[in-house]
Amino acid sequence: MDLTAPLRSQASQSPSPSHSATSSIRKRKLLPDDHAPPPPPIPSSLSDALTSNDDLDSVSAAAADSESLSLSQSQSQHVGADEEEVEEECDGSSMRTFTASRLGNTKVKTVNSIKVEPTEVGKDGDPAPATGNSGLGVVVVKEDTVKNIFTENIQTSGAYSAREENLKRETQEKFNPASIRPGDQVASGMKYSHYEEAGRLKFVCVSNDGIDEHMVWLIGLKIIFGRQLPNMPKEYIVRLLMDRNHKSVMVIRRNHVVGGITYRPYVSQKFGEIAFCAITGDEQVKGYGTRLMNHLKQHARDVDGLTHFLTYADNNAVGYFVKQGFTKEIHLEKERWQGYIKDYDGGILMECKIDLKLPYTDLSTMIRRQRQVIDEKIRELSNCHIVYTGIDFQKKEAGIPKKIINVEDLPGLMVVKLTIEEAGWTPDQWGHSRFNSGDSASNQKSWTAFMRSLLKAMNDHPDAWPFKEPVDARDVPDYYDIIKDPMDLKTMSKRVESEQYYVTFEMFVADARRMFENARTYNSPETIYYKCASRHGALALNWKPISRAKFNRVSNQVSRPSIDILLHLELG
Ligand SMILES: CC(=O)SCCNC(=O)CCNC(=O)[C@H](O)C(C)(C)COP(=O)(O)OP(=O)(O)OC[C@H]1O[C@@H](n2cnc3c(N)ncnc32)[C@H](O)[C@@H]1OP(=O)(O)O
Repeated sequence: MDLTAPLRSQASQSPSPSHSATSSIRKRKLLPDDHAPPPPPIPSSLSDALTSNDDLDSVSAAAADSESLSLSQSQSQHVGADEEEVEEECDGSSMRTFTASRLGNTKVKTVNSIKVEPTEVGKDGDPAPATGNSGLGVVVVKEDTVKNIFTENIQTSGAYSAREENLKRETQEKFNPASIRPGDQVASGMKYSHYEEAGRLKFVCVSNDGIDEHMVWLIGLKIIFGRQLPNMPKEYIVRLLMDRNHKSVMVIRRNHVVGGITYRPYVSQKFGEIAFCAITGDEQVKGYGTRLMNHLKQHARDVDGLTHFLTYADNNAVGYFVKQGFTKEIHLEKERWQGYIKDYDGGILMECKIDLKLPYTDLSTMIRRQRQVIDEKIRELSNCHIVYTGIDFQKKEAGIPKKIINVEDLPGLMVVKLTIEEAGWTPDQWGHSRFNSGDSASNQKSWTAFMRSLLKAMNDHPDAWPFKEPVDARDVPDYYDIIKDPMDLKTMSKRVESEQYYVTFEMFVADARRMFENARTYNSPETIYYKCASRHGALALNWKPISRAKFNRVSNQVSRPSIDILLHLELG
């Protein structure tokens, strides 16, 4: 078989909407690989049938067309968009030879599409595992999981984990010793082959080993590559897919190929080259590509002994490869890969280091455990996970609660208080200038009197008139569209008289500032309102929180503290 890459053909393929690749094959060097295992024997009828792209097309097409190999319709599966291509490429003759000699009792039926059924059928009608597996991984996931990929678990585990978790949740993993062949590099305890129990989604890694089922899958993958990589000559795709130095990791749903990655492991160099990677058009961006790549990495590490992957990524697929851990920086020593891999024009060489330990096919469990550990640590260090019942009161006018609640009685606040006290703080230090601590009754009276005085002074100011009442929406219809947090002297007065609202001086100052700032936000500078706010607010806008000591000085020494005195205190 001639494996030399052809020059890129710009021929007849029409671009897929999801793939506008411009890559082209410039040259391809396939060095002799002394380490590659000898290919398994292949019956002459099949090897004859697989020497050209046309033959393969006819094999797949005839499989689609073969009425004689019928199967119950209920078990038939559609290939979707690939159907047309199959029909186009059908010539039938090679397939008859192929089916007669190779498929034996494999049953195939189509209704305008390829329908595939394995040689054995499970008790509930689901496909049973292939016993002639090449020793490569088969992992099965229940199909129902696919529709939930994006919808469940996102809150708790993050989107990536949710997708992985949902695919994995339904997996019925069982070790299938029959699938391991002598000589396979399977680490002890590794579960390399899993088979379907109730699920219908499986991940397999196969090569051109002459096994009927694998050949049908490879043909299915070839059709997907042909569609999704329209600038790749079909002959070239077929050659690599059928080259026995290449392997293909595939995702198979109900025995129908959803997508796959074809790669060549250079075992002696410990790296692999990804030649093709694609998911069928209507199943893209559902998480299959990621799961597939994770299976590939685990397989390549544990079975092939690889440490790196290289690939020429099409420009439009660079984002996908980046998300799979590929980088444009190549760290692998040149002598390990140069001359081994094919060069592609228009593609970007990318590298991925395969981690020695990561459980690639079970990343979601690892991420979940990491989250658990971090969560437990946070719980150890803080109480932020405790949710207290809310406060049972309704807001009244001016934001004054109907029911008076001591701040210390608020659920959860004692926890904060304890923490603060343990840290050496005293209640006096809560907030900057808390009014009602200590001998609260007399203090409160003083603070109320003080704020009342301030409000009186503000009301008496010649520029106070625009601020005495709330703005009437009937006079200024759009006022409350623009000003979301209105304030006025009357509302402030109510808050002062409630003796509950302003528990710190900062709160009082904040209301005063907001009142003036609102006026300057809504009105333009040339208006009287703006000017009043600027003149009247000049003091309030400069107010700063005062210390308790300053307040004591004011309230003890000055019977009627005025804004001027306060200002003087502040400036002093
Ligand atoms: C070496 C080569 O073969 S290069 C050519 C690669 N193949 C193609 O371009 C063929 C057309 N495209 C496809 O077949 C598929 O879209 C693939 C193989 C590229 C990706 O498979 P998907 O199943 O779609 O990927 P999956 O759903 O796992 O997406 C994984 C992430 O990659 C992103 N992604 C998928 N495709 C692309 C893309 N072409 N560009 C940028 N980001 C992408 C997804 O949005 C997703 O991101 P998220 O994890 O933040 O949500």
